[in-house]
Amino acid sequence: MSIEVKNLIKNFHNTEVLKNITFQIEEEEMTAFLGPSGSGKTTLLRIIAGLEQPSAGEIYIGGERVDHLPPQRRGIGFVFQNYALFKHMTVFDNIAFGLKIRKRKNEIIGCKVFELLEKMALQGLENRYPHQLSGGQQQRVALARALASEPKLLLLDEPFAAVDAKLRKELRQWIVKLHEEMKLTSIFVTHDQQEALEVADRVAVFNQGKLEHFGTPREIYHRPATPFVASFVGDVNYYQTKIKGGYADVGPIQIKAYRLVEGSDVEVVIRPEDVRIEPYHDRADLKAQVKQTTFLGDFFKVEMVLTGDKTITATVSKEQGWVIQPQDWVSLRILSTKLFTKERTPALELFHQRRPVEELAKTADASL
Ligand SMILES: Nc1ncnc2c1ncn2[C@@H]1O[C@H](COP(=O)(O)OP(=O)(O)OP(=O)(O)O)[C@@H](O)[C@H]1O
Repeated sequence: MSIEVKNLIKNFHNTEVLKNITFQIEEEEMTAFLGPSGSGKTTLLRIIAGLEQPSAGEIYIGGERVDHLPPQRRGIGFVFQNYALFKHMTVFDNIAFGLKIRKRKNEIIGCKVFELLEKMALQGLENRYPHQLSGGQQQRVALARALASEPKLLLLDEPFAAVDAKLRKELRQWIVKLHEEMKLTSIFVTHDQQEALEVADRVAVFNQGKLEHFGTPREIYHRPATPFVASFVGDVNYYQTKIKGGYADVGPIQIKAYRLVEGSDVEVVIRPEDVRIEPYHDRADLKAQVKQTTFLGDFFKVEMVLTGDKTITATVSKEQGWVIQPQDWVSLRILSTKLFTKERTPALELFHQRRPVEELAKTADASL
């Protein structure tokens, strides 16, 4: 079932916690709501589920307007972060709960519950109580319970928050498998960017109640709509500067900025993996001195100071990282940069929408 949210606003008392949110989720898509604590992810999920009322706006599920419908008439399965299983009920009764309320026949309930127990690898645990299960098993029972009434949509609020890293990975794989097998449309809330990029077809990035970017993991990583998105979904070198002589001026790094107004403010983002470290040579456009290297398992992080005192970080392979030492002088090549500006002139419509422009970094010889 597709989901459409149009111009949605939510106020709590006098605070606007969701600011004019509009997006569309296609059928069978898995979407992550990603953002820092307090950015409005859970509130939006609860509004879609019908557990909270919007202050304004419209919600459509499968093309039908649902914002006036109670939760039980929206065809949604919901899993909360703290499992919320009924403690006094067995696994079987927990999973059967929704079907019993809907007064399904006992043999139909039995078939459905055993089918789900098998799907979730919970066979043989049907007579246990929640306290007799591991965290991962409890979470799978919660999922089975949400899926028992065959929802059109599955909404998951930080479903992996309460389990350790290894189990978290296993549960993620479970959800992806289920999502594909059952042809569900699902949304899950997370503040873990790795999880969002790994699991979701598309990611909605929220910041202070605003939807900053809605796109595929590749889009939000490589073409982030705002500096916030760039820094939330990966590491960045971030500089605030101005346009001088047609270039964004980051000291020795001068980035050709087409069509930007002289003197206007720009934000420059350079990903550490886009900074190439090369052996030092005198005639290099860009030179830096290594301050510190940090071994991070698969790669090294190298912090450097550019001529003129600006700092820059690069990530390099293990092989290269082992030979780079603090105090070494190196040459740098920047493979890609992103510029963001808030300028509002007709010629800058593209930038007015705060879309990034990737331009090759150019180093002006004169500045060295
Ligand atoms: N019932 C409520 N009454 C008043 N304010 C609320 C209520 N629920 C949420 N808020 C506020 O709305 C904002 C968004 O909260 P929300 O829980 O949606 O954020 P979140 O992104 O899900 O955060 P987290 O990752 O910490 O769960 C926060 O400032 C929060 O304090």
